[in-house]
Amino acid sequence: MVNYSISKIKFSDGQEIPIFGLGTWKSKPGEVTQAVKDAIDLGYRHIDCAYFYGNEKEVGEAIHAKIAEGIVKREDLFLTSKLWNTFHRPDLVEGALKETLKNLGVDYLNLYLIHWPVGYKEDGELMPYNEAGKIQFSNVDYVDTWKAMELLVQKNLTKSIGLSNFNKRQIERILQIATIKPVNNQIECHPYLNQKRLIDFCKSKGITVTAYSPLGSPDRPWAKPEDPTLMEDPKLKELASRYKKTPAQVLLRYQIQRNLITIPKSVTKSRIEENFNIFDFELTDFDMEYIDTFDCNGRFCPNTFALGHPHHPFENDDY
Ligand SMILES: NC(=O)C1=CN([C@@H]2O[C@H](COP(=O)(O)OP(=O)(O)OC[C@H]3O[C@@H](n4cnc5c(N)ncnc54)[C@H](OP(=O)(O)O)[C@@H]3O)[C@@H](O)[C@H]2O)C=CC1
Ligand SMILES: CC(C)=CCC/C(C)=C/CC/C(C)=C/C=O
Repeated sequence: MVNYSISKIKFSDGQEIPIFGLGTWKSKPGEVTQAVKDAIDLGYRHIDCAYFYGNEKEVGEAIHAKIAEGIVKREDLFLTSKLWNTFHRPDLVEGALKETLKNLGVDYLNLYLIHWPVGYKEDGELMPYNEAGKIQFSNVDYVDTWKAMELLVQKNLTKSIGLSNFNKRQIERILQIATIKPVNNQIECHPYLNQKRLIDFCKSKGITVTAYSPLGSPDRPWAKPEDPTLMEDPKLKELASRYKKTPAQVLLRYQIQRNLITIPKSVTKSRIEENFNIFDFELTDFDMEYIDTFDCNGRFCPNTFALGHPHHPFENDDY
């Protein structure tokens, strides 16, 4: 059996990323410091952050506590963050990253992503609604944002740069102008949205993929009671009981066996441990193919806030 526990995936620029990390979206500032400390104690070395999550300072506190205790060194950790939609204008990009570095209390990131291809009006509000309750868009093209991202690598503020929520056509546009190619595309990915075509495309271009919301994001703010709950899927539960594992563990193992990086979020110590405990079993090829059949275009994070944006990644029939 392949041992994935210490697995890393190599980017096209040579940097390596641990295949498994901790998500931090929706982790409250009052909870995230302990969660990151617990995760580092348990062996996590990759933390997925974003300016938009509003908790980078508290993530940084945990990192510094563990460095001060001698549990890890900065170079043992892989830190990702993301450029929010209101900072796409090229002259705002470096300042946005520096604000993230200040919050995290580090002097470089391992990976900085454009969070979404959609730019929003740069007026200070992260969600700049107008009086009619609609988000105000900016007309910045993400290819211009990318050129500003490249400068961050040259200035050693981040080791690698990449994308998040970009579709095939949008990635192709980036590749046409890139001097530094994106090393990663972070996208929603789980059995209800297995993203096979987009993953195959990214792989063909040497772009690694990170699977976000791998457990189906049950704590997403827009969840409705009638929405399906991935971890409660009867077929998944039956499969998990056969392996004597939990549905969450099967969902995470599924991604690791596809050689995808994955970043489940939890602020609960027992779950942070449970989610990491997936390196002692292997799903058969037959079961991997069975899980593939769950695909139903079931997107939990459609970003309806940005509907109508000319660069919305999910609004046309591209993938
Ligand atoms: N680039 C992007 O646009 C996006 C990136 N992401 C990234 O991906 C990460 C993960 O995705 P996210 O949407 O948060 O959702 P996940 O699919 O990771 O689900 C998180 C939820 O599952 C619960 N949970 C975690 N482990 C278990 C378990 N073993 N058993 C039962 N419940 C469990 C958590 O509860 P609790 O915390 O209470 O334990 C939380 O409610 C984000 O946190 C973020 O870092 C996510 C969305 C968009
Ligand atoms: C409705 C509320 C309370 C928040 C909206 C959050 C939002 C705009 C999410 C969309 C982007 C997203 C899924 C980011 C995760 O990284």
